[in-house]
Amino acid sequence: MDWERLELSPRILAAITKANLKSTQSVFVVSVPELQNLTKLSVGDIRKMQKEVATALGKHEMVTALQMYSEKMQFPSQHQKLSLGCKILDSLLRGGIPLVGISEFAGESSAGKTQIGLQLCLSVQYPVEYGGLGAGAVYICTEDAFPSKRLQQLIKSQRRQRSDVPSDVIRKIPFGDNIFVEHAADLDMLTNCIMKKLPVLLLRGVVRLIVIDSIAALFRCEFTAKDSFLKAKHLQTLGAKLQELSSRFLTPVLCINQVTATVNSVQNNIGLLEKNGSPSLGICWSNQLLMRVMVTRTPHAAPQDYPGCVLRTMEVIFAPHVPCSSCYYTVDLDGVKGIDKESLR
Ligand SMILES: Nc1ncnc2c1ncn2[C@@H]1O[C@H](COP(=O)(O)OP(=O)(O)OP(=O)(O)O)[C@@H](O)[C@H]1O
Repeated sequence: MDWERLELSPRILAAITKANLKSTQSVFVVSVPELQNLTKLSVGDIRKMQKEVATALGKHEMVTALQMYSEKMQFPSQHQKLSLGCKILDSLLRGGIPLVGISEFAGESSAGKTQIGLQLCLSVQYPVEYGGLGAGAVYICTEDAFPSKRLQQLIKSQRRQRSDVPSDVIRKIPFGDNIFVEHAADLDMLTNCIMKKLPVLLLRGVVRLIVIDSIAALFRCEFTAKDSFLKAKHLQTLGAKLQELSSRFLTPVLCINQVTATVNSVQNNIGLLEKNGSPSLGICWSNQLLMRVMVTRTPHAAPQDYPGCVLRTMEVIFAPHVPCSSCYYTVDLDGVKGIDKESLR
């Protein structure tokens, strides 16, 4: 809170500035004699200062979840979501990806995680009325090279994929120019990118989506089992910074994660691995997430409307605004598409 917003006399405000008291909360942390010493004000003035700060802080009323839910207009950021660029997938996620927090898409190889990340990089560039945020994206690759050719394919097919958006709106968006690609080959590069480069781009307002593909790759090769404490510390630090950036700039963070095959005791006896595996990085990383979605390939072909495509499932494992639920989807030349349950009957 700013000192200027408090109803204090110019004499007291001048003394505060001279004493270099930056935070209003410091009047409760520093003792009265110390404050007197710093500001050269009387005890009466110090008490007045404390009373003003206490009154101003008390003005922040508690808000219940029900109020947030029912008074949509008053809490736009809690209700606004970033669309996945497909009505069926958006309806599974109650509108899309929440603006504040880390959302994870985890799944086996070829499940379509990168395709979802790329589609979101395009979707974020649409105006708000079409589910976007009117800004670009940062795509951080840790393992594979950025799939530029596939991105160009997706850009070319935006008119087909986004038939809900007028073609002159699509034509005006320079999709390829608004995606900032960063390659982080090791943990130091990833940390440097998150701590230093991302804040600069976000401050300029050119970016409203961060995609990390994938978060587990670097942790897998840099830490052995006996470094678990250090690994947890790094994960917490990165998670906390990403959350801070997300909430400060109302920017969704999408982390793509791999799965680790787990063996339970019964399956171990007969030598079988668990079917879909569990998301990598364990409980320490799971605690940093707002939402976790699992994507998997099924052995079945998609319905006739999607010739040659594989049927995939998208399942919400946890999220504050969505119950555990799932839907089918597929990936074709135009991008990621949810499949209407009716068409599977
Ligand atoms: N041009 C295309 N046309 C049709 N389908 C495509 C096209 N490009 C990619 N796909 C589909 O997307 C799948 C690859 O998806 P993606 O690269 O997102 O997997 P992933 O989950 O990120 O895997 P990994 O963890 O190995 O990176 C392919 O197997 C294919 O089914």
